[in-house]
Amino acid sequence: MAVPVLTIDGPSGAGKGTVSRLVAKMLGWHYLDSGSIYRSLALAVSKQGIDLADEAGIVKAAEAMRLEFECGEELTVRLNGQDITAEIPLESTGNRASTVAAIPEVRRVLLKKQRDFKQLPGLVADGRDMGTVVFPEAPFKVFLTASASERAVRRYKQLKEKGIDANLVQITNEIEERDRRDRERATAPLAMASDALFLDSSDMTIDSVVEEILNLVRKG
Ligand SMILES: Nc1ncnc2c1ncn2[C@@H]1O[C@H](COP(=O)(O)OP(=O)(O)O)[C@@H](O)[C@H]1O
Ligand SMILES: Nc1ccn([C@@H]2O[C@H](COP(=O)(O)OP(=O)(O)O)[C@@H](O)[C@H]2O)c(=O)n1
Repeated sequence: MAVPVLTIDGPSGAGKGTVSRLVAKMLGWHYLDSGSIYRSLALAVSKQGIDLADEAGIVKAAEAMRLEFECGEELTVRLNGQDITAEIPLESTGNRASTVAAIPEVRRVLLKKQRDFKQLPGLVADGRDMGTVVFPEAPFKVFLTASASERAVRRYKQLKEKGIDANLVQITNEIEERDRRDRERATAPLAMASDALFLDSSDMTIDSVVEEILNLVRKG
């Protein structure tokens, strides 16, 4: 039986993770947070003292990386046996993730790890290239975005709520820089799949975004 896949791609702070988790829960499907895989690699690289310019070293770390995800109240992530959950959401981790994610060989190594999540009864996959590269055959695709200023405010509030020190001007600059890097890289850049539904969530509530996406899946 074919496994249905719903892909949700878009820039940082658009609401992909929040909406994907809710939709996956409502559908009873699995959830792939592909960004956390790149974030984990960024942490592996810094923990092992590998220079961000050392592409061969980063590829080796990607090949050797042992990741475990545990879905409880919050997603727990273990990297080579060590709990790295608290370090995953840091903006510094996201920024480094976007640098290691631009290396084509890294993306090739991580492709299988991501495709392995495609299991019955279905998968909601969140990232940058879910609908274009990792699951191009997916029957349901969404490109979720919001204005850069709205995304920066959302991320600022989210970090504050987590008790992480944050500065709005710095976050705005970093989000713009990360978007640029993600859109301009040669391999699997952030781009909308031609068959995706475009949703701008700037003036939408989380519930209305979830509803639109569930409608797409229900229409079949
Ligand atoms: N439509 C929305 N309206 C207001 N806030 C939102 C909306 N969607 C998401 N958020 C909030 O924005 C923050 C970033 O969302 P997140 O799902 O982490 O984005 P992404 O995964 O795209 O980076 C979260 O705190 C989330 O609750
Ligand atoms: N499918 C994906 C997911 C993330 N990434 C990279 O990983 C970084 C962190 O992704 P994320 O989804 O956790 O970031 P946020 O949208 O939560 O800020 C992104 O800026 C991308 O560079 C990617 O290249 N491809």
